[in-house]
Amino acid sequence: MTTILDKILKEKETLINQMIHETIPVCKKRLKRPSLFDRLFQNNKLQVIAEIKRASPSKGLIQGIVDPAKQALVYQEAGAAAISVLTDSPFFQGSFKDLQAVAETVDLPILCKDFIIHKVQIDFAKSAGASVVLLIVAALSKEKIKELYTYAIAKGLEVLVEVHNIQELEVALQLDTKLIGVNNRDLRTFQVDLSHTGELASNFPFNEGRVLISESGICNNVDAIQVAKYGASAVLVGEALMRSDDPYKTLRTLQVEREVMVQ
Ligand SMILES: O=C(O)c1ccccc1NCC(=O)[C@H](O)[C@H](O)COP(=O)(O)O
Repeated sequence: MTTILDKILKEKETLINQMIHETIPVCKKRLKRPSLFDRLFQNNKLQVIAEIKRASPSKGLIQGIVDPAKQALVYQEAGAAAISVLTDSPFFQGSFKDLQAVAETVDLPILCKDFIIHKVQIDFAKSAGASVVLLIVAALSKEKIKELYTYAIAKGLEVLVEVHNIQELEVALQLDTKLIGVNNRDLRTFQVDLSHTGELASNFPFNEGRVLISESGICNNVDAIQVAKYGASAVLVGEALMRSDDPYKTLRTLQVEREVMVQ
């Protein structure tokens, strides 16, 4: 069965061939952004990585007319730990222009949320102003993830490694990455189940100085409390913030107390 991830990755290969010949976007605001890991590690409040998400394969159009820079400023004022910007265009209607606009406006760590399979995407992310890139275990061979991880770190970026099951967690743990994201969304069925975070948290080496980020399907304070109890340091939230009439207030309700796990 062809999954949405297969479709996205196939499309990426075509796009990468175009990117190699494109002018690279350059963020005009050059600053040393704070480390995302430092913002999350041993924090006794659940942190929020707030996402700019215009559309998605599972939900279609979410917020077509958003001004990414303005939205990011609201997130920053509400105390977001970082901003995530979807840069995939065919499936999420995002772009590196969105990332650049956000990077030129806020001082927070910025995550380039994309399906990275080639070094050129890391070059684009860094140049447009990202300080963190995402690598998805399900999208990459073990050799490729190691190669891209090493490349991103050498460029001074932090890397968030995304997993969905125990096997993928084992692959992530073989890298010395300090940021591991558990995606609660099954990319084959689009089913969201927060208990994925719980399951992987019970196999997570909290004593190794790594942090667990719960991604997708976090809608409200009740969800935030649930994943904080599992040991998540942060949540990555897109749709709930993009659909909210008051993203400042919605974000604040997610910053719940958490018990610091042995880290
Ligand atoms: O959101 C989707 O439909 C989706 C489908 C296929 C691959 C990735 C997808 N989402 C990317 C993300 O990881 C989310 O944007 C992010 O975790 C925030 O999720 P949410 O809060 O549920 O919008």
